[in-house]
Amino acid sequence: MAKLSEQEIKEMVRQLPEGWEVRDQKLRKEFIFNDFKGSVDFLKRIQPVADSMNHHPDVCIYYSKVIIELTTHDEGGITKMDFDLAMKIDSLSKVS
Ligand SMILES: C[C@H](O)[C@H](O)[C@H]1CNC2=NC(N)=NC(=O)C2=N1
Repeated sequence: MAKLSEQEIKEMVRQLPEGWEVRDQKLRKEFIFNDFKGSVDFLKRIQPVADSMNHHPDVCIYYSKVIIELTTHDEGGITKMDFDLAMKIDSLSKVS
């Protein structure tokens, strides 16, 4: 899947839910949960979805904060796959 241009990325970021930004050529969002279990459970919900898409986020967990970064490593930049995964991850953050 081809790398998107800066202009395409700018337009598509506006259509994502609140909180997503582009930093260092990755889509990025911080999610806050109640505690470490909330963070880990979020990651557990992401894993089957990422595997089924064969597209995986870069993830950092800091206790109750999860930083998700999305880029297409094979292409060296952001592709539509990253936007598709961003939408799915965002909806998974809202499951209690
Ligand atoms: C071999 C495997 O299919 C590839 O390395 C996949 C796996 N998951 C991936 N995830 C992401 N985010 N980018 C990739 O380029 C990528 N490539």
